[in-house]
Amino acid sequence: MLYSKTTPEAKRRLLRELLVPGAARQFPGAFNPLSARLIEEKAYDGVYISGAVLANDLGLPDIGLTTLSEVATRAGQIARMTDLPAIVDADTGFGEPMNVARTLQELENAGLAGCHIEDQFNPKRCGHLDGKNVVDLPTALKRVAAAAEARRDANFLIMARTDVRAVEGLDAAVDRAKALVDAGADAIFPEAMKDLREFEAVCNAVDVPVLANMTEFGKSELFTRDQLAGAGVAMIIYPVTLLRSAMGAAERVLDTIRTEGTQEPAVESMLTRARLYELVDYGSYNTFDAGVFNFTVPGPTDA
Ligand SMILES: C[C@](O)(C(=O)O)[C@H](CC(=O)O)C(=O)O
Ligand SMILES: [Mg+2]
Repeated sequence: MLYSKTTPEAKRRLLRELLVPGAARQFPGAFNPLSARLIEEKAYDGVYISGAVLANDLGLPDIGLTTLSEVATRAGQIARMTDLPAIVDADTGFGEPMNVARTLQELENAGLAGCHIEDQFNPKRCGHLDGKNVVDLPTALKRVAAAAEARRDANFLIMARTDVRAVEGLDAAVDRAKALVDAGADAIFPEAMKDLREFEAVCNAVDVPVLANMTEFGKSELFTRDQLAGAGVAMIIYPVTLLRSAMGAAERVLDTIRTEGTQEPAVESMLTRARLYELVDYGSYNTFDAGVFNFTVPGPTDA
């Protein structure tokens, strides 16, 4: 009922235990608080909160238009709905190193277990698109060091993302990853790796957990959990998968209503009313007020 009773501190401790090299923990991207519940119910390890999803959800492209307040508020709403640790995409940190420090503290306040900060500059873009720009090494290091310095809970995970692979190649990306760890990064997100060998090279070069981004329609093949575990990856994200799936379903049902004059043929593939109520834990609210849920709901719960 209501929100998770697991404290942010406990979630951060849990995250630290989960992120073992080769464990390949799976973090699907939640597109709203309710989908975080679904992720937890399906026994995933954690929840990812994608910057692309937060921007796209507002009808905006993922080019650094969202603000720290928007991201912290929405990420907080998602994180509080689940006992799982949630990691949020903090893009470039929302400004200069001083702003990155504030970003870190706001995300701690919002109950996140960790975040990643990247080395692109604005206007940034999806890491799997061509034509990216990255900041120089000293600036990238300053961002991470500022975040580490601002942190109040030592278990809040600061992950450094580097977009250098697509700009200067793998060797440069490996060098930058090492330098980011030296500057205080607790984990590395090497963006736009081409193949498993590249993931392996990064995992071998640093002794912190490494993330693999399995985003669809990108530069990386969609590797399986076993393949990524074999390469030494600690954590896998599926950042936009649920949003793409939900919007795909929404588009199809809109077409059905338009062509058939009714949604009837699509009802079979919908989440039933009963299942939806189960997910929002409607029944438990009876412990507060027996008059809240005193009716029966038609339909199977597992459709
Ligand atoms: C991981 C990512 O940063 C995100 O915002 O989810 C994106 C995902 C995407 O656009 O597919 C990325 O830059 O890879
Ligand atoms: Mg992003």
